[in-house]
Amino acid sequence: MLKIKSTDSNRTLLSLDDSYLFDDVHDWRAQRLTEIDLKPAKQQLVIGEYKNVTEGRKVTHTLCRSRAAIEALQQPTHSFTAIVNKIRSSQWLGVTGKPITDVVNIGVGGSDLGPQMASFALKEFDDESSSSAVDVHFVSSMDGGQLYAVLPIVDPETTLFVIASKSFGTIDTFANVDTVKCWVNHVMSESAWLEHHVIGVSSNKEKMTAYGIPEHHQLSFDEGVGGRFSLWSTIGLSIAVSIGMAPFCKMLAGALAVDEHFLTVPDNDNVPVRLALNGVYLRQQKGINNLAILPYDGRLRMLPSYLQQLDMESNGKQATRDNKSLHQPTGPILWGGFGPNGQHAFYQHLHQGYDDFAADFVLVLNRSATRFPPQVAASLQQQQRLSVANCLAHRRLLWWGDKSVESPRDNYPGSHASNLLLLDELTPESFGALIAVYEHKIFIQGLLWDVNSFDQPGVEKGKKYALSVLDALSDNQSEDFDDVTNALIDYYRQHINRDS
Ligand SMILES: O=P(O)(O)OC[C@H]1O[C@](O)(CO)[C@@H](O)[C@@H]1O
Repeated sequence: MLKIKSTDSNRTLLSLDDSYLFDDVHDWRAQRLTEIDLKPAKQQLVIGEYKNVTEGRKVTHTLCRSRAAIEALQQPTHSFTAIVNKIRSSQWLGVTGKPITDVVNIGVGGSDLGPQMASFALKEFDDESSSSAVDVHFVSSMDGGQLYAVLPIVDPETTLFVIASKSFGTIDTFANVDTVKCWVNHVMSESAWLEHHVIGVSSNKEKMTAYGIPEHHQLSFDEGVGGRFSLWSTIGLSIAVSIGMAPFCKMLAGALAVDEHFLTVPDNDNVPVRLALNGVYLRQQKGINNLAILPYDGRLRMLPSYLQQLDMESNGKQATRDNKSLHQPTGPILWGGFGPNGQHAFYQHLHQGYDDFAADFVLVLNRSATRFPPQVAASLQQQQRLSVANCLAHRRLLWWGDKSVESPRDNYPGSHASNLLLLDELTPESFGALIAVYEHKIFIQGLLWDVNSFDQPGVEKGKKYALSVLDALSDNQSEDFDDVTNALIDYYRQHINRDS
């Protein structure tokens, strides 16, 4: 098994078992490694010098978790740290003088998925020495469906809104903010709300200022930090409010351990490089176009959605870095779900359906549960063992299959390749390592496929299309789309008129 160690001890943070792959993978990997020198690009990425060619800037998310960055965050006077501590210690007061009890993070994509996943996964590590009475909520969807659920359970006088948006211009986010403004306006003026109940997090300071967010409530971050790589930056505010600064810094340290491993360990034993090569091999050599992410720990239940953005927005492309057409497939379709629940839902298809897939199992071996009385902790540990057994059993059946009974109904074809990512324990540090491993895996795959993993032109194109349909819906504009869309716009107009 390949291993990644902690930066400050010999503790293993993450191990990789990739034995369940086809035999020719060894030669194929070795051959690929002779064809490409990954070292310069790896070095550039870790020191924040790698170029995002289409957007004309450097890629800098690794700098958010450098030793210097972590040390700076450990100072109570650091602006991010000071804000986190003020909220967690009930010293941030709302306009009527009451302490803040709820924080609502309004953001979408990278400004939502990473913070939400980490806050949920690490909740039990909430730092006791700086404990918090604050509840953190997440609102992302443009339809207001999540806001609809959150507003009734929070109080405008004691709620702080974090407007998290790298661009500070995403329509989804500001649609939610507009509704919040209507919701608070019977209690306070807009300027009082902005002064006492809002923090802006963005790489665009000018836009935060223009929006009316006071300078001292703005948290900025570098433009070179891509949205899907931004949980390490000030976008991680809601994570730090949920768990406290010490665990937040541990999460960064786990990612730093991966950066060091990535740079120093030879490619063949390098966990992100190995995962990247395995993935390219499965996609190109075996024609497998999808990867199931199957975490066997409920705390990691958001991992598949998070990795969907990280991987598919990075490598779902058909153009090379210098804008030539690619004639080979790139990143796979990612999907998945919490493994133990998936066993009672979609695993039937995995075991006996026709379709090919590869899988990443993510398994946590121990659960200390020290915050519970010993009997409860022991019972939780037993549950973890049950989960380990199920993960290993299903992975084995998916690979080896079972044809021992001669009946089509009892035929389990097997040959479904998988990686197993093992965490000895889920901690902020091992969690940070897990996420950074996937970041670097995707980076290496981008190099091997020759795509720019740091832009998302397809997403931008979709946004433009949506704006013109929005105009047509709102302004009764003349119809100039295709027949189907025109008819649906018409249908919408008729129904919205009748209802209003
Ligand atoms: O943080 P922002 O600028 O609001 O963007 C949100 C998300 O939108 C995207 O640009 C895609 O629409 C993602 O890359 C990004 O994480």
